[in-house]
Amino acid sequence: MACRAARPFRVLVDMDGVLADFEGGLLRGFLASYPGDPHIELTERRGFSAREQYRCLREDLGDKAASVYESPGFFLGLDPIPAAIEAIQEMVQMPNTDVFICTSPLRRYEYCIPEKYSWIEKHLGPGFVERLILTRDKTVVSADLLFDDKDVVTGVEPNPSWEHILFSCCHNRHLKLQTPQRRLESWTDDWRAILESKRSR
Ligand SMILES: Nc1ccn([C@H]2C[C@H](O)[C@@H](COP(=O)(O)O)O2)c(=O)n1
Ligand SMILES: [Mg+2]
Repeated sequence: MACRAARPFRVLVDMDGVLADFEGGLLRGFLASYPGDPHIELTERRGFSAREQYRCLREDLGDKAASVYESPGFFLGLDPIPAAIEAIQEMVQMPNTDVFICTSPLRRYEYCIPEKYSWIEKHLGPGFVERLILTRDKTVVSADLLFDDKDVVTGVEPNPSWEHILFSCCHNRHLKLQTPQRRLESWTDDWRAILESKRSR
């Protein structure tokens, strides 16, 4: 019987909150569009859904927050998360390592989807566009690691193949992780050690 060669180590990197500063862009856009309304400072953000937290602050603010990130130009205009571009450019050069950007589009995808492609081309170059996976369910994508700022990543697959590394973001910083879950504080934190520890398991 023929042996199957081991596939390269595979890493999924989320986009919003991990490569692109969704939360910073939302606050900036909200302040510009609704200057007279109350807003949520990044230090006060709790929970993945900004829309929900704004809605709890005042009923009409949830839709106002959503109107910011559903607007044309929002996703393309997001700043890169500090050191993210350098980290993923280095990761993709690592031997025996396949890197993909795995991101969930908004349900209102009209601007979000093309702008995610354009953002990658703008910040990482046209070759990186080949690495983009758009899915509302990351559990069905097979990989060894997933770097993602969402505290709980669920979907139809109850046992995803990847280990979820929680990437720190304003909305999840206060969360205490259950062992053995791991966290990456930032792209200046030791992401290489996480890859190597997983690779050698
Ligand atoms: N704090 C956040 C971050 C992202 N979203 C939205 C925007 C994107 O369409 C989608 C991205 O999800 P991800 O792939 O980063 O899990 O979710 C949000 O509503 N609140
Ligand atoms: Mg995210």
